[in-house]
Formats: sequence, C-alpha cells, structure tokens
Amino acid sequence: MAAHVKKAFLINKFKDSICFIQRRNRVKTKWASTRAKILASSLALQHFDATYKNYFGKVWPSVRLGMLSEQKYGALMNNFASNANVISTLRSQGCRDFTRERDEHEVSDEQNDCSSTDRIRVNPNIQCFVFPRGDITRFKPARPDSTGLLSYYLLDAASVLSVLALDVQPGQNVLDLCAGPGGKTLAILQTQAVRFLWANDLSGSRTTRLQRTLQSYVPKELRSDDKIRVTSLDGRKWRNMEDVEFDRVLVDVPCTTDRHSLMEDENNIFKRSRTKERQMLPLLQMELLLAGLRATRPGGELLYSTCSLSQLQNECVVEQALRLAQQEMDITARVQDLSSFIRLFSDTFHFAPRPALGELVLPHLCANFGPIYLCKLLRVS
Ligand SMILES: C[S@@+](CC[C@H](N)C(=O)[O-])C[C@H]1O[C@@H](n2cnc3c(N)ncnc32)[C@H](O)[C@@H]1O
Repeated sequence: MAAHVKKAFLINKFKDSICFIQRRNRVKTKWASTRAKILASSLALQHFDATYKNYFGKVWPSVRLGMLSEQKYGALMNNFASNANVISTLRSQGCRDFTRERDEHEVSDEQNDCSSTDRIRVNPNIQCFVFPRGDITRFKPARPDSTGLLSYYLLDAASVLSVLALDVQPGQNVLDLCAGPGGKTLAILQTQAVRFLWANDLSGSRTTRLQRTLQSYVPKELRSDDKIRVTSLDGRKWRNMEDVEFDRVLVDVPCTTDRHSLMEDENNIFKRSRTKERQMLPLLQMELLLAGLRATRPGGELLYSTCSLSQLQNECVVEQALRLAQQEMDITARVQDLSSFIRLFSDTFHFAPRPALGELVLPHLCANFGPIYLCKLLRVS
C-alpha cells in the first residue's frame, strides 16, 4: 500500500474509533445518569451474601441477621476516674464485667486439671461492663467525675478482646499503629502496665479525636511526652525512631468495617467510587502488618485485628505477611494459639468455629458484638 493511502486509511480508522468511543460514551453517560442508584449499604449486603454465604454456610443467616440488627456495646471503665458509684449503678441495672468470666473459667479449668502454660495472663485492671445475653438495653452517655474525667467509654466489647490478647506486661513499650479514634488506645492505658505508648494514625482528624479522647479520660500528668506520644504518620513507612523497641504492637487495620458498611451510606467503602480503594485494602493491611512486625522487638508480640469477616482481609493477609517477612526482611514470626484465651469469654461472645489462623467473633442476635478478627503473632527473630 502506498504511503499516503496507508496514512489516510489509518486516519479514517482512528476517526472511526473516536466516533465509536464517543458513541459508546454517549450511550454510557445516558445509562449512567438514568440507572437507578443502588445504595452503598445494599451493595455491601450483595457483596457479603455472595462471598460469606459460601464460607460460613449454615451460620451465615444468623450472622447476617446480627449485623443488620442493632449492635451491642460495652462500657470500658475508666480507672483514672472515680467510678465506684457508676459501677454499683451498672451492677444494679444487671450489667456485669465480662472480663471477670476469666476467673470462673480459670477455676473450673484448674479443677479439670487443664494445662495453663499457654494461657494469657489477662490484665486485672481492664473492666468492661455488658448487659446480659439477649438484653438490648443501651448505656447512658458517660458523665464526668468531680475532676472532669469521664467514667466509661462505649465501644464494641469484642474490641476489648484485642487488647486483652495483646497481654501488656508491666513496664512495656507499646505501639498502636492505627490508633484513631482511640478506643483500644484507651483500653491499653487501662492496663496500667504501659511504660511508654506511641499512638499513631495516618488521619489528622482521627488523631485529633484521639487527643480529645485522651484529654477526656486520662489525667494530664499521665499524658506527658515521655509517657504517651500521638503522631499522624503513614504506618506503612514506620521506622524504629528514637531507638524505641516495642514489646507489644497493635495493628488494628482499616478494613471494610462490615457492620458499619451495612448501616451507613455516607462515606461507605462499598460506594462505586471507592471500589479501587476497597480492592486495595488487603495490600494496605499487609503493608501495615509488615511495618508492625518490623517495629516489634524479637521476642515481642503483635496483635493484628480487623472488624471484617473477610478471609482476604484476615487469614490471607496474615499468611502473606508471614511469608514476605521471612523472605524479604529475614523476620521470623509465629502465630500464637488463642483457643484457651477465647474459651474464657465464650459466655459473652460467639466465636467462629476455628478459622485457619486467629479467632473471629461472630455477630449473633443474643450477643450482638463484632465482627472482630484477631490474630496474635510472636516475633521470634
Ligand atoms: C479500624 S480503624 C482503628 C480503630 C482504633 N484502633 C480504635 O480502636 O479506635 C483503622 C485506622 O487506620 C487508619 N489508617 C489508614 N491508613 C493508615 C496508614 N497507612 N497508617 C496509619 N493509619 C492508617 C485510619 O485512619 C483508621 O483510623
């Protein structure tokens, strides 16, 4: 074909393609503006039905019903406030401290002569009150004591399990890598065992909320820079700064927040405009977990958690991170068995029948906490 003929042919072909793209776009634009808008919460439900039904099988309808019903809260008591009266009022309303279940279970385990060598020494200073199973009474908002500190913090009681499993020991340095808005940070401080706590969150607005939480619950003298530091850094780029070695690291990652995604349309991660962000979550989670492992001293422990039922965001992230940590960073970490730990709290929470790695709190109408996934890692070297 002569050169000028070839050029004309190509120009025409290019024009044809442009017309085709324009036609396609025109049609697409019209379709986009007229199609019914599906709420992000409905998209979330469709997605969960498609993915979780297979995985959870017969228990999925019950978990689904739990997630679509009102969530239950726990009242994390603030040891820094005078709260004796508040505790007796809660008790008179029928509430109990779920963390005390451990005492009863420990006694019965000893009677059954069970080994307690792998047992986490659950911190006695954390107290979290809940209404009994099946009781959906709501807590009143906490009131300030005479010094202005609030007596309790309302949160999903299952998230306290992450902090109990983290098992902070006296004099330890703790890193909370994704800390905002601060529920678990506050629970970590309740252990009264922390020497130094570094609470970080990428989001400036979240760290501002965290600072406000600390001001409302923790006395000023315990918030000095040598005791608590709050930063807004990208956790993926965490480097061990100022030679602080962390004995305990909490990596409570951003996730699809399953329960929230079914209830709220605003800012919902299932919005079509956020599809890419949602698909990238497992990568972000894995990077944060790897950064958390780097920050943990050899012999130290890390707790990974999400509030999602997704295997891709839970077990798969842990598996991949362990493999990459070994291959790329020469870090050896081992998953810790939490089965005897969760047995202590089986009167309060519904746990999934053993996931491959870690433990999972399942929402249930009678005990409507979670979902919370937790997996504990020991950094061996
Ligand atoms: C599940 S929330 C943490 C909840 C918190 N631990 C609590 O108990 O209140 C996840 C947090 O991760 C933060 N985040 C997202 N990307 C991050 C990153 N690259 N580095 C650090 N934090 C990040 C989000 O801003 C969000 O506050």
